[in-house]
Amino acid sequence: MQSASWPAVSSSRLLLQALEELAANPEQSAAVRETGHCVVLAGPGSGKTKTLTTAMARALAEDVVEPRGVACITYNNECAIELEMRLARLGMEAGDRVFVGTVHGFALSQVIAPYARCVPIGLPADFRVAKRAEMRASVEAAYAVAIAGTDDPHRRWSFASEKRRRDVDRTRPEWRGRNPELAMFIEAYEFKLRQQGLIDFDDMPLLAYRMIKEHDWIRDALRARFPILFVDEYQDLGHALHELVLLSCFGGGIRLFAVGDADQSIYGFTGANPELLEGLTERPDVRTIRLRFNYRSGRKIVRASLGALGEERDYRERAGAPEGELTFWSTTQGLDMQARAIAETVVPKLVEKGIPLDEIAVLYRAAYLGDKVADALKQADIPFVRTDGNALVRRSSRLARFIEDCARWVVGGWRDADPRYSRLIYRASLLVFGRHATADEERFLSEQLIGFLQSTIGHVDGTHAWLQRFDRELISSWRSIGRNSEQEWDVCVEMIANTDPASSLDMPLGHFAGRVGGTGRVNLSTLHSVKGREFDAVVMYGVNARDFPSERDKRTAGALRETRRLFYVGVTRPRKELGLIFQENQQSPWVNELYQRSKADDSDAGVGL
Ligand SMILES: Nc1ncnc2c1ncn2[C@@H]1O[C@H](COP(=O)(O)OP(=O)(O)OP(=O)(O)O)[C@@H](O)[C@H]1O
Repeated sequence: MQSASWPAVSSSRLLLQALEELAANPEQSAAVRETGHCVVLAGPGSGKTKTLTTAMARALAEDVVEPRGVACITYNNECAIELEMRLARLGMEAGDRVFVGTVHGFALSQVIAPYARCVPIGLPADFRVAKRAEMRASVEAAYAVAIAGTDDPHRRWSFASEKRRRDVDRTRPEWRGRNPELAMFIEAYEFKLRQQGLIDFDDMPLLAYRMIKEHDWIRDALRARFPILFVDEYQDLGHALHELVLLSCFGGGIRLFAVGDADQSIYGFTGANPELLEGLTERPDVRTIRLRFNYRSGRKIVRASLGALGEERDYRERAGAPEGELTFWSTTQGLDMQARAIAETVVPKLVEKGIPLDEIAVLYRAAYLGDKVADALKQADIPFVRTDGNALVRRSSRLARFIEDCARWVVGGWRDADPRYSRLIYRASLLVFGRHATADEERFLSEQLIGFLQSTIGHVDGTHAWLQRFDRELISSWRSIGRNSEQEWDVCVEMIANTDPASSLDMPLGHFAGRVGGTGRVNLSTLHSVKGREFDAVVMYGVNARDFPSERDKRTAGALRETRRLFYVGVTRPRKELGLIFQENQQSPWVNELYQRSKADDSDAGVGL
């Protein structure tokens, strides 16, 4: 839940280049130049994020006069970090004019932290975010007061949480009209938290909403700072963000630029609702632009993806797109054998075709499946990086990614400036001091960092020992001097535990850093975490009938639709090669549909099945 800020500079050369790249596409160009509210709706790979980042750079250069800036909200920290990297490629360097972060980060850092002490919102000046145990205790105490029943308070709280996320505006009749008992439960819970000077995660957008709604001057202050609000992945952002948008943009004069795809809405369990995005397009004051071309995937993959979704859409591959390859792999047994087949056959075949390891992704539904693939790849001595709950490097942690990049520098990056030392020191300063470091502080930090990095060039004792040194020589000092309250220094301790040689988890530093003879590492990711990313080749692991969809998915029509969209998100990630692996004669019915659709107007539909 951090954020980053950039100054005014968007290099005009990079911006011109980006505008030129979009010039052949009239819809993208129109969106980038739009100066009113704009919603871009489009399918996978159609350049929504590219359009959004270019629109941000153009707006900063042409529409927004310094010191004003723009804010960009996206689904989670991982998406925010990806967006920051894309913006950096457009020449947007750090400073105070651009916010990129989650809706929670925006609410906390741009509304609650600066203004909470000026309005009667019930927060003490030194409020903090509740820990899990404090939240659980508050749920139990609130249950005793508000409900005093005999069922499990936490089970009941899951219904209350849903209401809390959905009924954002509590002045509306449905707050008490619909399930009043839950409303009392929620209020009692929040009261318990406030008594201890605490807020929780869901409080953040709710409190920000209330503050903006009740105090016009806060809305004016926000507009003064950020006259334009950009939102990526709108379909997954839920009711709180939607209400904030209605209030600040349509009611408060901030210009909105939102992009999204209802077909890729996969976070219903957190309160997301694709209809909110559709609703925006019906407003007369919003210009809706639909993009039609898929720039990412080969023709065969684009067609197959429509079979995966199970609905027709007016999306096409771009003119001159490569064919793309579709391969079906079946094994005689279940998931373990499928994992071995990936390591022993599928990945080596992709590498034979010239696809580098870091351009291959293996996708699955849950982290325990990632364990199976990870074990099989280890056996085959194929390096990999995970993006799931069991990942060694948490993709949502800036500190974890910084440590990984330091390792990259140490194992060879120092030679070819990949990554550049200036970026590393800049990021270290942000991590330790937040946005404002003195010249002395920067000098001290730089001497410390370069001293450590240089002394570990040529390190041969494995990642575990290197991380221990990192913790001892850098983190322990940063813990004591750090001013950035959002920092999770324990991430390094976690990584040390996750590379414990006693459990055979250690690896050469080059594997950890993704520099193995220039080939990098295979990406292992859950389908949820892969949103927004793309690779040359994607292997969908375990697409068996019992999992796609599972019995649980079949319980409600909504859950079934969402799982199908999840399948679609996976299928739409590859540029050139899509492989699906399943147990013989037990493939998901969606694999059959995908196959049929890909065959519909082509005799050469794919290999196998
Ligand atoms: N006009 C264009 N010309 C060439 N390439 C483009 C163009 N627009 C987008 N691309 C490329 O297409 C790919 C997909 O773009 P992007 O990631 O922005 O799509 P998206 O709509 O956000 O995808 P998704 O919703 O699947 O995450 C990227 O590699 C991007 O550089």
